[in-house]
Formats: sequence, structure tokens, C-alpha cells
Amino acid sequence: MAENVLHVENMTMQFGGVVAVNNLSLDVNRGEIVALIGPNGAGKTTAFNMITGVYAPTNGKISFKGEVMLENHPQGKMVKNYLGENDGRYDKTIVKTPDQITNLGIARTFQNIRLFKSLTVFDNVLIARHMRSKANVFSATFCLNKKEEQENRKKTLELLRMVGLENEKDEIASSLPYGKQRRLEIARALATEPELLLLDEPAAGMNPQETDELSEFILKIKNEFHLTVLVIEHHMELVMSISDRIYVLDFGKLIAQGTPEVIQNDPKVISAYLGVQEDE
Ligand SMILES: Nc1ncnc2c1ncn2[C@@H]1O[C@H](COP(=O)(O)OP(=O)(O)OP(=O)(O)O)[C@@H](O)[C@H]1O
Repeated sequence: MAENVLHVENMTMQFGGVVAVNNLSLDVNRGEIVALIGPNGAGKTTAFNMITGVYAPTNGKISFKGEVMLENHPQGKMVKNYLGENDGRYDKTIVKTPDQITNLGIARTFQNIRLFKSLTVFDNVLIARHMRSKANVFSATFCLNKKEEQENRKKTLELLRMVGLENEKDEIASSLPYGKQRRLEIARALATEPELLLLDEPAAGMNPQETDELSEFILKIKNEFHLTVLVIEHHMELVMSISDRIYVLDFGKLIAQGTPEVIQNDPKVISAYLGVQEDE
């Protein structure tokens, strides 16, 4: 039987009077690539922000590898103002910071590339490794744990080799072409040794050749790093070519789920996208 890695249950995020994500449930099993798609403003990034601890959900529960990782229910003013479903179903408040979630084995990239632009490719990845290892930036700077730092540097180089950025290791991050900056951002996420990788619009801003290379790259790192992947993407060709299963959000609500074939032919999905321009 498939081993569940991520289980999202009745997750709702309400900002004031806006229900950005409305009672979303989804599962991602070990080794799968699952896509979360939907028109602009459907709530995809908000869903990622809850899973990675950026926002505490207003209501609902999220488990990672069978253990409850986050749980919440309407509190304070929201008790009266809650517009979502399943009110009263959850009674615990379990919160985690993004760092704690990274340490559990979940890493993400962002819609807008977030690199240390003036640092080298090597240092960008090395800093990300410090998130995971006992040595922090302070102890690394002052060489407090030489052996561990040597190991970090070795692993950083190995990772750059695996993602095809070894030749660019001494280049300044901002000088890389766009496609390679995206690859570096993914390498930084991999440096924290995740089991679950969340990619937020990895093909945004890429040309067709870069997008094709990205599809291959995602499949390659999935296999080489034994990853489970949840990806938000507007680029339908990429989504359909790499995903095992797809969830579709519209106005915060799940409107369809299934294999790429099922989703492509679902009238609800087609109508949600009608008139909506695809971001390339
Ligand atoms: N911090 C916030 N405060 C208030 N409203 C927010 C906040 N973040 C998101 N929203 C609203 O929640 C809704 C969902 O936004 P979200 O960015 O999650 O959509 P998305 O599907 O990722 O869109 P896109 O494809 O354009 O990136 C939108 O109506 C947005 O304006």
C-alpha cells in the first residue's frame, strides 16, 4: 500500500472576510509527484504557506509521515467571523515555525526566486546546509567545528555536481541565467535534505527550452534524492508530463482531483480555466 507522506485535512485559511483556502483536503504519497493547479488567486500559494508554517491555518489539520504536524481551529475574533466549513471539528492548536518544518524534512522554493544574490553559488547552498546541520552560520564563520564544516563543504560540492551547477560554483548567484537561478534555488532546498519538496511555480518566467529542461530536472532529482514532490504550476505541459496526480483549486475550493488524463477532460476544470490567461 502507498505510504502517506503528507495528509492535509479540511484546511481553511481565512484572511479577514476572505476565505483564501476553503476546506482543502489532499494526500501525497511517497515517491509521487503531485501538482496543485488552479487559476490566479485560487489559493495555491496560501496552501503552501500553511503547509510550511508561514501561516497557521484558521481551521484544519496537517500530518507529515503519519504524525500531526499542524492543527488549528478558529480563535479570538475568528470564532464569530469564521466562514469556512468544519467549525468545531478540531480542538487542538499545534503550530510550528518554518525552520521546525524544514527540520522535519519538508523544503520549498518560492514563486519569486529568493537567493542571496551577491553570494556565490557555493555559498548559497552551503548556508542552506547549515540549516540542517548542527553547525550554524556562527560556528561555521568562526571555525568552531572544523570537521563538520569540512563535511558540509564536501556535501555542498557533491550536491552542486548532482544538480549540474558544479562549473558555476564560484559565480555570483545573480549573474546566472534565469533557468540556472531556479535550479540553484532548488539545490538550496535540497541542501536541507528533505523528503518532501514543495515547488511554487518553478517554471515561472522560463522560456520553452528552460521549461523542458526543468521537467527533466524535476524527474531526475526526484529519483536521485528519493523525493516526494508537491508542485504548484501554471505551465500545463509541464504539469501533465511530470505529475502522477493533480488537485485543482478554484476560489479556494477543491473542484477536481485525479490523473492528468482525468483532469484534462474534466468539464469543471475546463470551465474554471476558460477565459483565464495561462502564465507562461
Ligand atoms: N496575506 C494575505 N492577506 C489577505 N489576503 C491574502 C493574503 N494572501 C493571499 N490572500 C488572498 O488569498 C487569495 C489566494 O491567494 P494565493 O496567492 O494563495 O493564490 P494563488 O492560487 O497562489 O495565485 P497565483 O496563481 O496568482 O499565485 C487571493 O484572493 C489573495 O488575494
